[in-house]
Amino acid sequence: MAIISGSVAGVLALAVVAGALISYFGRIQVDSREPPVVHPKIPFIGHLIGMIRHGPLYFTQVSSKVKAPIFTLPVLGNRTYVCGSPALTAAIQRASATLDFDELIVHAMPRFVGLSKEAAEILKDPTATTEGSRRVVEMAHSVINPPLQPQNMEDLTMKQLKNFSDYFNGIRNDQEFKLYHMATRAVAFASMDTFYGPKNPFKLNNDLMEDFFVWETDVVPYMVGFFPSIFVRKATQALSRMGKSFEEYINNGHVKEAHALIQSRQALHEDAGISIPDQGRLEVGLSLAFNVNAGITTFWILDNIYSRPELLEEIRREVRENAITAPGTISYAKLKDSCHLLASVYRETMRINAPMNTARWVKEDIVIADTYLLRKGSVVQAAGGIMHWDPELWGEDVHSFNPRRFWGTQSGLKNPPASDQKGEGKTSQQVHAAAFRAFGGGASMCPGRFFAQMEIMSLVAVVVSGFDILPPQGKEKVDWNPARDDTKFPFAVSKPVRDIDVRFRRREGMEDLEWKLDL
Ligand code: HEM
Repeated sequence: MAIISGSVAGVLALAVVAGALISYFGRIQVDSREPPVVHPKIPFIGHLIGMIRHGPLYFTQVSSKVKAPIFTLPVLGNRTYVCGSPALTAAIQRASATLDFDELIVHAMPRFVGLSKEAAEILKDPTATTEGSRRVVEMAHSVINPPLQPQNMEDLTMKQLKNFSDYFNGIRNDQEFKLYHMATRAVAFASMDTFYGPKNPFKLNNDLMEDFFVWETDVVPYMVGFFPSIFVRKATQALSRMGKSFEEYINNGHVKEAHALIQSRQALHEDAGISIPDQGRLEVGLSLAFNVNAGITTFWILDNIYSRPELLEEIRREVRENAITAPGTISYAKLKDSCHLLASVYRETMRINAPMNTARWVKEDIVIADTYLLRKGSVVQAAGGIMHWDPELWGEDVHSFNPRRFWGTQSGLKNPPASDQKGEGKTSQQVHAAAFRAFGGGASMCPGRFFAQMEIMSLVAVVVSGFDILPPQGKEKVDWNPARDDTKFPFAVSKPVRDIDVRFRRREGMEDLEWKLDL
């Protein structure tokens, strides 16, 4: 159930706190042991305006002025702590009993999908703290996480890969697409089928897919909750239509054809006394985890590879020599274990495009790293935008795409080898493991990360192996490399400012090949 990325949860948490503290107009009292305070030029709301105007870049801008590993932003009468240091981030992650993700979710989820007051109370479950029972959000981890572990996800993997294979075998020669639209919809339709079964609401009514992306695009202003039915009307209506369709899906018993994970989750919500309309909205929330980030990442990787013809040739060769086990058959196990360049491109693309902030609720006063006091009732964020783009951590080429930065390493290299070398004999250093934030970290690190890697590497492998990507008819070239949209707080992976018009052509000699993505 808990599917709110840290960036959004962080912004939202501020709005939640604002609701309670809006009447408080004084300057916050800060203890000298708290991280250094950065007072905004406009008291009370200055930082909020900065975040809305500059998106994820705001923390980076403030950080470059403060030059402290963690700092305090007073916002709306409360404080948010922003951490740009991997070592402190690791300390924050270790303190997960006090610096809690679930508490944030309990506050954020009702605004995220527009739950009723009753459902919000059930999620809060005030008796849990006094009687020691487990809250629905905690129990949801036991339902969602185990099937997504690599050793358990064979059935989900096979289903998703079959859906992808069918999709690519169905592409007509010279079919034209908008690449971002294509990648995101291909992942979303496949995922809905894999998790929710053949009678999922999006299959029964294709228009809901566009509703989904309308809501997802405006989910942050929707969550802030300032008259959403007026100011974020389209997203509010789209969410309402999706919630109703999931409600019908549950009422019609289609959940019986869903994956066991969805069935157990529905039983959990039922047992907790959550009404069916609220259950429907909670499923919209979970769909966001399945549907969005893998597609956006696939888009960025294709853009990075196809805009560099030499890299495209290298990756084609790597996949051909290591992962094609029969004509048209690509093995994910082999992609993962033997295609080091593709794996490196995957992580480097996320370093640049997934500057996630992961937020935690401070349940009690706590001192981290024996130095910094964090006060109860605040939010602390590990700022991906600071860490992913910090030259001190990654080296001077931090803002350029280096396909070999993650060659043979999950954490990445400072001063990686130049693009035509494989890294032997270089003086590169390993980057701190906590600096890579795309999937968050610690106890609530994204449980879907193994599934996401499987999806993305397989999708990219079938496209590079099977297709040339050409300009649309009448155009001379493909307009690669759109800028990243840094104006909005992303859910995780940033979007491009524009789509790319392309034409897919089956590669010579492979015109009639049937593709099979395999385990
Ligand atoms: C490129 C793709 C993806 C990215 C970048 C991504 C990123 C994230 C991040 C940053 C978080 C928050 C972690 C934290 O605060 O420490 C998260 C949470 C979550 N993600 Fe993903 N994710 C991706 C794909 C997926 C997929 C495919 C699934 C499911 C199949 C999934 C399921 C979840 C769930 C259930 C949570 C909530 C965890 C909790 O409540 O503790 N994610 N994801």
